[in-house]
Amino acid sequence: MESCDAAHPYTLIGVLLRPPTSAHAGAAACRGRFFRDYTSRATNALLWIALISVTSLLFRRLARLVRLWVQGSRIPGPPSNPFLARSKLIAGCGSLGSLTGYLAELHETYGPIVRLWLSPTQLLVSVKDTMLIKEMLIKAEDKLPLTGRAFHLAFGRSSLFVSSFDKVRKRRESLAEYMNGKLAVGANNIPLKVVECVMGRVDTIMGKENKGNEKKTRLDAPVLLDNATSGGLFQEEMEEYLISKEEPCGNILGLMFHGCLATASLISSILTRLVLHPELQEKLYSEIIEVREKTYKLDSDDVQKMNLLMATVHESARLLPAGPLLQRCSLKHDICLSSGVTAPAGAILVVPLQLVQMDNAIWGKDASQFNPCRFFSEATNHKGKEYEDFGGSPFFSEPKKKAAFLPFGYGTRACVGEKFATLGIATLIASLLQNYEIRFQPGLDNDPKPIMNDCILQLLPSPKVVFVKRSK
Ligand code: HEM
Repeated sequence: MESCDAAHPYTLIGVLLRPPTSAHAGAAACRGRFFRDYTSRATNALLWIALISVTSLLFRRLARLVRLWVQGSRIPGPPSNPFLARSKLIAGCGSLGSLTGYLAELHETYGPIVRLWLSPTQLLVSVKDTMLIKEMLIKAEDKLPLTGRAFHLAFGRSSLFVSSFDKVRKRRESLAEYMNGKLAVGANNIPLKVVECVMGRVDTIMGKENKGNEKKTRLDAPVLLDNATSGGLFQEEMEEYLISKEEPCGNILGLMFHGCLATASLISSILTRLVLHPELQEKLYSEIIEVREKTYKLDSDDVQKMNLLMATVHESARLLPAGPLLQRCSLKHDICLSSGVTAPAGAILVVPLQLVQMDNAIWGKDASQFNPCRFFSEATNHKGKEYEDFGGSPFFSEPKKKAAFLPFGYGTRACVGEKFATLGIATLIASLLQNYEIRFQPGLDNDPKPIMNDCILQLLPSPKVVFVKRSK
């Protein structure tokens, strides 16, 4: 009897091509055995391939992790075991009130760059030196992957807020071009529409309130933006730009979420500072009237001539940045800084904004005080100079201060809406101050503190302010 193993070629093709012969009584059984054998060998081969791939993936991950541990341990920081990191972090933040408080203490002890383990796989590197900050913010182009995923989950696909710089670059460029070009030049429409809308709302509320005999109106500062955003002013303009392209939902929601919250928080902070400093309000009023006497309609060119107003906006942004940290990461490459420290790929790089923007060594003893005049250097007589003359950024002559002023970030992932937001906010405040005095509603807690709320730093409790119509 012919053995089926010996007679037939041991390949699937061979078996399939082999013509059936009646001489082979056990052919069918033989074929069945062959197929079983063949299937089990193929399955084994696939399992081996899967095992080798998974093992090599795990080895690669492990190697990356070991590299992170080794390189992380070379960066100055508290002696800590990555596996005990979380409990140490919680204890540190708890005893010092916040992560910023904890980082302040670590920088004090370990210098301008410190590392902190958040978990065995998450290394945080905080940079406080202004020159190193600039270098880091230019070199590290990506953001923490979580940001991209969180945005993706909440708002759908977006090309504006993803972690990889390669993916965000094109959209950033076109948005910046649009916002600083068409949107800024074509019309001062948006800030002006917002102003008109807000003034209308203030007047409506005043109308209701004044049915009695009081010439005042009360307003929560954040309410100011409600009309502007719910009326869809900003939305309309952006939709026109984005709707025809891909990802309108993710991009528009992302912009609304970030842009509106950050803008509302800054407006609220400026109003709070103004009520706390009535003498500043009067100076601003004089500045506004001086410019308004020469112009028919207030636009962003006029607003840029109001140096004290622009300084007030910037000083408020300095004392209350949108968030406590600027955050970066380099997904693929290590970041070598000129100080000799190397931040490994995947590490979370942060700038503790409140520490840098309120550092006594940079800003002087009054660093935590509200003083818009600090924006006019002693050498510069700010009269006669315009905001634009300073390159659109605050009026610092000292490079250290310039580098330490980061409310809109810096470098490759800096805020695209900086100019748009600052001019819009300044126009709004100018129109409000021209028509109203802003005062605290008497009898309330008038000592708000910066607190994280809705992913953004805000002065809380939000003060109740009263708008008192100026007699013309
Ligand atoms: C007062 C208002 C605003 C503040 C304080 C603010 C602040 C910031 C900050 C701190 C960042 C991160 C920058 C960095 O990591 O270096 C940022 C990013 C960004 N901002 Fe703003 N922003 C404001 C308004 C706006 C507005 C109105 C828009 C656009 C409509 C806008 C668009 C963006 C975009 C697209 C990014 C992401 C950039 C990226 O990830 O590549 N922002 N903003």
